[in-house]
Amino acid sequence: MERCTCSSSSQITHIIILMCVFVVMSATLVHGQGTRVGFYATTCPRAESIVSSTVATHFRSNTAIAPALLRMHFHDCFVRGCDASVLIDGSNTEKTAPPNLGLRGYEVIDDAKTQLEAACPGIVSCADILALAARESVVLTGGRSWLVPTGRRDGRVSLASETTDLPGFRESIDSQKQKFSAKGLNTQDLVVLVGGHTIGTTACQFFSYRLYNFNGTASSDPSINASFLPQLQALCPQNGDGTKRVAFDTGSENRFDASFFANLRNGRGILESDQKLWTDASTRAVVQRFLGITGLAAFNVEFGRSMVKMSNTGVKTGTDGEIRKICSAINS
Ligand code: HEM
Ligand SMILES: [Ca+2]
Ligand SMILES: [Ca+2]
Repeated sequence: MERCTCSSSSQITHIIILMCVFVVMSATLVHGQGTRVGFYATTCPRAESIVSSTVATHFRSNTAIAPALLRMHFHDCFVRGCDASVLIDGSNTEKTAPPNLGLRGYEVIDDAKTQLEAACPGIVSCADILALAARESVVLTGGRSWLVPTGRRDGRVSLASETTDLPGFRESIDSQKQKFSAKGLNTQDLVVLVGGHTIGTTACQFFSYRLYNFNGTASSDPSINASFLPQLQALCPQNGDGTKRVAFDTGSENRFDASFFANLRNGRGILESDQKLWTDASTRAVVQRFLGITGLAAFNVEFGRSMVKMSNTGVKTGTDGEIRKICSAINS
């Protein structure tokens, strides 16, 4: 009798172990990288709400924080994966490289981290704070929410030289596609994610060359709408202040909507790289999906999907990396 109980309980143990292996394996398969929705549900149940409320508080006093945080997460993911490498201070770190000089909002991440360390010390990574803050930025500006898989761990390396993985504002569509495809993102993801420019601003220095003597032509970029050109020239006078900021999505810079794509169709894109999404036939086909009455719903759904893909690039999970104590420095 005793023997019988013993063997059946060991069988049950086997079944339980097999079930656990199955659950872990399928969770890994779903997200490919080992992140999962609700990673902090038992270890730090308030993690997501702490990040949301911190971003919301900062947003109330400065709405520019939303686009800033969305961009920061993108710049993190494209260099060494989403591992918070973009946050590390020091000489020759990513932060010091030209593409990152305009990043803003580090104080919001630090604020969230301080509160998370008080609530659940050593549990929540800076990489996850960035991913959650990016979603909150979209929600606060009127976009649709999505489930963010968490469980990223923080990297210990940050090199300015690696920021060449980021696409530039003069980049051809072929080269933009290549840089996205190197991160596992296809042409549709490219167009959808650049749609993040539906919020936020750019400094004149990144596009005023399109307004005057473009490519030595003594004229402007022919893809700029003729009635829009004088408006842009008034905003960014020749040899004027290159740091002055101009909205990407004219008329809707604070709303996470599909207006950015209509502006591209109308020759009202600000960056050369953005306007090319319309000029090039392969990306124009994707832009067209986000125009018209079904456009906004399609964009909202696809943005969440593509963000989940981007947020999973090169993530460190399990025992890789570390949980930083301070987001701006690796643990000593
Ligand atoms: C080909 C790809 C891309 C290029 C060339 C590009 C380039 C730029 C440039 C030049 C700026 C202005 C920076 C400044 O003035 O300081 C900017 C801002 C911004 N980018 Fe992109 N970007 C790209 C893709 C993306 C993606 C994928 C996202 C997000 C999913 C994104 C989100 C933003 C946001 C929200 C801003 C505004 C930041 C602010 O207002 O503080 N960008 N981008
Ligand atoms: Ca990174
Ligand atoms: Ca907009």
